[in-house]
Amino acid sequence: MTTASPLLTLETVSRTFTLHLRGGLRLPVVSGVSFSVLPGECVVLGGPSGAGKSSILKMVYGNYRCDGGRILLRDGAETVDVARAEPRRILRLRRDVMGYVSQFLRVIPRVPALDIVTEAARETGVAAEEARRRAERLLALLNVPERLWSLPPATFSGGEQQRVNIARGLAAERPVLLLDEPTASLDARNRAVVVDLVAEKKAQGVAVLGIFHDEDVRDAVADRIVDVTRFAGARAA
Ligand SMILES: Nc1ncnc2c1ncn2[C@@H]1O[C@H](COP(=O)(O)OP(=O)(O)OP(=O)(O)O)[C@@H](O)[C@H]1O
Repeated sequence: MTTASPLLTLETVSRTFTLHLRGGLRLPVVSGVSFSVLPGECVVLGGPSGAGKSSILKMVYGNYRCDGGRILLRDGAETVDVARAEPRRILRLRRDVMGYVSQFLRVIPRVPALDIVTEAARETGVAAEEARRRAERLLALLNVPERLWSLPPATFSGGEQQRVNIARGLAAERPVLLLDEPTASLDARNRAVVVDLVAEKKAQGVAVLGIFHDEDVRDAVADRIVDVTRFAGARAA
């Protein structure tokens, strides 16, 4: 079931980078960023390279500090402002509320691919057997050959690693999902799988906020595109 109240709301969020190695040069990237994402909705950040799409996603995930504004994330009955939350609170939000899938796989060395994905599902409280079943399903859907499942992904091809990464990101059950170009180097067949998996998440009521450079993927998953150039920092500074 979906409800009308957003899971994620950005209110007049701004960020300026200060380049200390360039004599403190200030680079206003975004300002006045305001939008929200409903349960079951996929909002895609649009705009040219350098517009600030990744920076917005990183602020939502708590990787980048906000200079101003609020990032309101619903955690059950509570609403938390990520922009002001303590680091420990942000870690809890990452465990329970928001998942993040980038285009790169960063994992502990020597852990087999299947365990990486199973463990991701376990993190959100899925029972061991179900987590394993889910991991196997995702790896199979994403065309990761079964002979690789028991191996650590360090030696996998770039595309294989990326698909393990997507399986890991989607195995968990969190109400908010942030996708930072997860399909960047996938072939058409696997891009289509990701489109289906995002649709599955939406049907489960997950609020998805993503960046997709591939226009076909973007058009297939987006309910709404938020053009980030509207929030260009330089204009508003
Ligand atoms: N940590 C940082 N320090 C300094 N400048 C940064 C930092 N992160 C991003 N920027 C700058 O902010 C601007 C926006 O970058 P961002 O990666 O958010 O853009 P983007 O829209 O996601 O671009 P792309 O589509 O190319 O990934 C760029 O000019 C970039 O150089």
